Amino acid sequence: MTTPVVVMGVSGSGKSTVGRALAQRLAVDFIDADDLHPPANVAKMKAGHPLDDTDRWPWLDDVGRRLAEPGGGVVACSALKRAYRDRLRAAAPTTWFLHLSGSRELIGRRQADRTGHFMPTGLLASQFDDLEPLAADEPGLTLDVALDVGEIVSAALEALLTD
Ligand SMILES: Nc1ncnc2c1ncn2[C@@H]1O[C@H](COP(=O)(O)OP(=O)(O)OP(=O)(O)O)[C@@H](O)[C@H]1O
Ligand SMILES: O=C(O)[C@H](O)[C@@H](O)[C@H](O)[C@H](O)CO
Repeated sequence: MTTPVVVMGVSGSGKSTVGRALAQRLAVDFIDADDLHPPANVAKMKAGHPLDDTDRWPWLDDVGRRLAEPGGGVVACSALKRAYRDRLRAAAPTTWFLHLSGSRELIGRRQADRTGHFMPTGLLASQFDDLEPLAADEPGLTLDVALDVGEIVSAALEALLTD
């Protein structure tokens, strides 16, 4: 299983939780793109300011380099805009995207309930503003975050292995 996988979506949609479980089932490496942000990006978000394209391009290029490494792997990365996903596909053309999609209300509740994360809940609106859902011509799958993590992982595996 060498197809690189990106689990995408707004902050709090479950990318890290689902991505880690999916990587385990596929027996591949898991990378959280949050850990690849330069310190300035994290400081900006912590201070309550959304990232813009200029902040994200170098970070996305770093994510793309990881995706292009042999052996595939699962990466949790917001990849909110089509142009960002195009950039990742330019680095790793066979990348398959799992979009975790859900209501602002449910994701906002989950984001508010978790502890120990740098992302302020006040930035969720800007994440939805930037979000461009996975388009029909983009290889991947969109699933509802209201499903259990296990159901999401099973459905993703089925689609990924038959795609
Ligand atoms: N399908 C699910 N059902 C119930 N709870 C979930 C589900 N997916 C994630 N969660 C919970 O929602 C919260 C947010 O999940 P997680 O931190 O994985 O999101 P994220 O997209 O990686 O966020 P960020 O991008 O901000 O790091 C966590 O507390 C997690 O346990
Ligand atoms: O593109 C972005 O704005 C960022 O990647 C954010 O989405 C956060 O890093 C992440 O979601 C942490 O909560």
